[in-house]
Amino acid sequence: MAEIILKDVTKIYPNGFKALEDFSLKITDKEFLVLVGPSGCGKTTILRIIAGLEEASAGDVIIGDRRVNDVLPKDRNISMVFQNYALYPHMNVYENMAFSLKLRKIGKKEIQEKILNIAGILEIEDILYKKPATLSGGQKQRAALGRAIIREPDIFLFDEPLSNIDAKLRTQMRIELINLHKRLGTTFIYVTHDQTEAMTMGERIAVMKDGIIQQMDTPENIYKNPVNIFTAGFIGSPQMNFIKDSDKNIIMGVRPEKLKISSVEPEESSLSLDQCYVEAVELIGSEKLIYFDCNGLKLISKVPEDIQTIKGNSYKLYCLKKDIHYFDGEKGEKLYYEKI
Ligand SMILES: Nc1ncnc2c1ncn2[C@@H]1O[C@H](COP(=O)(O)OP(=O)(O)OP(=O)(O)O)[C@@H](O)[C@H]1O
Repeated sequence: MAEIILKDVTKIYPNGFKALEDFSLKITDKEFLVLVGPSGCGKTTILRIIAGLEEASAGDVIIGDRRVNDVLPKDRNISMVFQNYALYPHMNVYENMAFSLKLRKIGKKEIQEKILNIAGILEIEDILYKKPATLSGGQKQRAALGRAIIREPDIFLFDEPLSNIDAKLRTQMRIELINLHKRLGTTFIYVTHDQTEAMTMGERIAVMKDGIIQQMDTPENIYKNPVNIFTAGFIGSPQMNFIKDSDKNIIMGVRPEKLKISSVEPEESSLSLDQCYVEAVELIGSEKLIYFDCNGLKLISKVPEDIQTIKGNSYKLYCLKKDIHYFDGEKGEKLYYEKI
């Protein structure tokens, strides 16, 4: 059982910087949770506290049914995969994978069986006898995963493990990690600042800012129902459009795919903008991004690829009332219909 609970955790670094204050988080056993947020918001600090590499200044860290604040990292049964892979450079991949098992005095034959089994899963049989320096980014990543898996931990912690590999391989590795999670049936906590990674991988996402969780929910719920302007702007690519209504002191948010182009305004529309000039058009496969300038307000519309617009021409944009998110003009919190 690898449920993880952080309860009122505060982290003050030796230089006095408070990275977390009264931070609480519950991660369900076998869950795939993604912690996402901008650089410096405290994601790595949380992973390191769970792993035992940093000590919580206050609060409880509970794994399963025991408080582990005073348990050494090696006794927490956690594997961590880092951005820089952290493979031992003087050992080949086989030796890297065997290392933790040798420490546990597991026999040579059993070690070999385990390594070959995992090498098969990760398709790294052909690089087992190579040193890390001779491997590509993707191969190093797999080797690091192999080393993490072989320990059969209750919990995997991933700290931006895909940020050093190219876009195509990253997409493939995302799928492999999702499948690995299903196959292993262990708890995964995955840190990233990349919202696409968070959206595609997490069963739940915790969106963080300045050491505080802004929203924690399924990717779909966060996308459809962001609780504040930060989450609305952080999750979704391209970003949600924001339109300020100074009279009412509100900000309206419209997802690019909900901002339509039309010559006639439909009856149910509640927001329409005239004289929006096309500044640029970007084809992204079956869809297009159209960048508009509406009297200084920059807006992006995502439309099917066959919609024709001409750069420099002006169009009318509209959005249905049901597709508008309303936020408080100052605090940025979501406003519900009744309050407007
Ligand atoms: N050892 C340290 N001493 C002092 N401050 C630190 C230390 N480690 C991290 N911090 C600070 O704590 C805050 C959170 O850092 P952390 O590395 O957890 O953020 P992060 O969200 O993982 O960022 P990134 O995505 O850039 O890795 C940052 O402001 C950082 O500068």
